[in-house]
Amino acid sequence: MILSKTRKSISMNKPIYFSKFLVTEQVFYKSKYTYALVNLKPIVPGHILIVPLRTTVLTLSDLTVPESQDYFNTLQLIHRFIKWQYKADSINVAIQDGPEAGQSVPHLHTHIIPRYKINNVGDLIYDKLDHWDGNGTLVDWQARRDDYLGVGGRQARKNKSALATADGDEPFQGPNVLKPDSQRKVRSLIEMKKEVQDLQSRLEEFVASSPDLKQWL
Ligand SMILES: Nc1ncnc2c1ncn2[C@@H]1O[C@H](COP(=O)(O)OP(=O)(O)OP(=O)(O)OC[C@H]2O[C@@H](n3cnc4c(N)ncnc43)[C@H](O)[C@@H]2O)[C@@H](O)[C@H]1O
Ligand SMILES: [Mn+2]
Repeated sequence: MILSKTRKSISMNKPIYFSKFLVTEQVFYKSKYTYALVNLKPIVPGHILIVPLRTTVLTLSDLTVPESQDYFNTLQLIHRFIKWQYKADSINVAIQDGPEAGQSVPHLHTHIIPRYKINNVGDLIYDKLDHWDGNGTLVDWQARRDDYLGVGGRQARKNKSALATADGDEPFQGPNVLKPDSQRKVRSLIEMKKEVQDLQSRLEEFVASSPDLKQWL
């Protein structure tokens, strides 16, 4: 059991905090300086957080060099894992670093949010990116981007969201449609502990399935 030391270390060691919140039972992976946390109010299933164990790390630049390396190694492992586990087409990797950047919890954390071809709705922060003219290099990248922009980009998707059924079209439905804050529900500890157990066993399988992942442990 490659990760069994992780499982033991989470339960046996000292309590884990996310700022002032005691979250030990919501942690599904822990490395030397970092942990992965299931979200209290996920935007979509698989929305998790990568957090440094040291609660005095408010912002990215507070990490020491060893902490930064461990933080990014964990990000590399869990980003791959969540994409595999939730069969995501893309992943938002987001740090809201500082109150003016939208950070509401004063403890560094990186959001990992699974994204799918159909759920580009309601992500207000992506208006700007719609006009990004990056010269995608991946073979299917441009096709997917054209597809995304084809129906009028994010704005049109927003109109077609489950919230506002613009021009009578069938709105996007399903668990993977990004919800606005008003529709995000705070989950119970029982729900989150179940997700932790599921993710821990699946992460074990994932790491066992691809030897090259061990470099991020
Ligand atoms: N005790 C606890 N245990 C576990 N999780 C806890 C927790 N207390 C708070 N959180 C969790 O901590 C995060 C704080 O994020 P934050 O400090 O960056 O500030 P928030 O505004 O709360 O973050 P979110 O609204 O979750 O935004 C996350 C990312 O998704 C983006 N986003 C938000 N709503 C979106 C939407 N409808 N569409 C697309 N993107 C969206 C945001 O721009 C950002 O990049 C939240 O996700 C909260 O649920
Ligand atoms: Mn928010």
